[in-house]
Amino acid sequence: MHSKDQICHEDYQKTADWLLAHTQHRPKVAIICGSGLGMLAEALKSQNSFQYSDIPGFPQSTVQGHAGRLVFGELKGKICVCMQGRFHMYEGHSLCKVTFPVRVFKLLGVETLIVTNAAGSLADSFCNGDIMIIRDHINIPGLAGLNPLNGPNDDNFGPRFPPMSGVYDKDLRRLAKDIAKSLGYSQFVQEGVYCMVGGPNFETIAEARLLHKLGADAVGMSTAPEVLVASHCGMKVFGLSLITNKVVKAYEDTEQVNHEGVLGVSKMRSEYLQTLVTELVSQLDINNNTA
Ligand SMILES: O=P(O)(O)O[C@@H]1C[C@H](O)[C@@H](CO)O1
Ligand code: HPA
Repeated sequence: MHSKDQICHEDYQKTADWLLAHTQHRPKVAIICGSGLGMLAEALKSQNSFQYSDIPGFPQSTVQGHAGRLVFGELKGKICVCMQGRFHMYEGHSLCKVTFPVRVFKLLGVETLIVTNAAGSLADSFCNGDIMIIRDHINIPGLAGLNPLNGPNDDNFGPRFPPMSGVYDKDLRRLAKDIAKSLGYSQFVQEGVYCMVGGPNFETIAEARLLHKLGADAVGMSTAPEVLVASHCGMKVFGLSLITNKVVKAYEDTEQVNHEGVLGVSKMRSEYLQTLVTELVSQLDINNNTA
């Protein structure tokens, strides 16, 4: 390790080697579970799971609704690794730490990253419990210079100046929409733009109005850093937001959002998200490797 906040290739490799030595699974797909969405990992068959605290170099989860377990297993015949709990900038982690697992996954052989999150809706067309296929994102901390790709570029992972247009894979988005239709989910699955803010506070009314005007349909406190790092190292990316609350945009509105409410809605609707992800994974065009 270089300095407190800098992570070198060797650090990612050490963690990847430890995992490769402790599981026979060789995942091609990684899934990051958002707040209250960890149940997704329960669907994996032939599981090997590890507490984050037992994995050398891994950061620790501190947020309620993020169990802090890495689960390897088979989902509809596809070997996956699933993070039951992610890391957020507001927990005090550097963005290198927040995205550490993504580069480890790359070294394990992962080719596709599926990100999920809980988010508040800014667009009036969304209801609580809806699922948003992420078409694109606005990364507010990133625009302000807080980027996990800051610092010396590791050319082993990707280029200094990675493009980000089309970062959420078009074919996977189309496939997800087709699957949603065939599952009868079309009424509550829509595509939209996710906006990342730093948190941990929820938005003021003026901020919510601003983000909506900027073109964001939903807002949350994660996802963009992991997506940047995954795309930088050549992974395909697909993302889903579960809409857990309406973001207050009117001064007459007295409703207040809180994390317990977010967890309640995500728990209630996570089954739909799980089914959508499971079907998508089952239709991914990948062959499993063996150890
Ligand atoms: O990890 P995600 O983005 O799903 O978590 C959301 C954003 C905050 O961490 C928390 C707020 O309730 O849920
Ligand atoms: N704002 C920011 N992050 C969130 C929200 C929200 O309204 N809901 C869930 N995560």
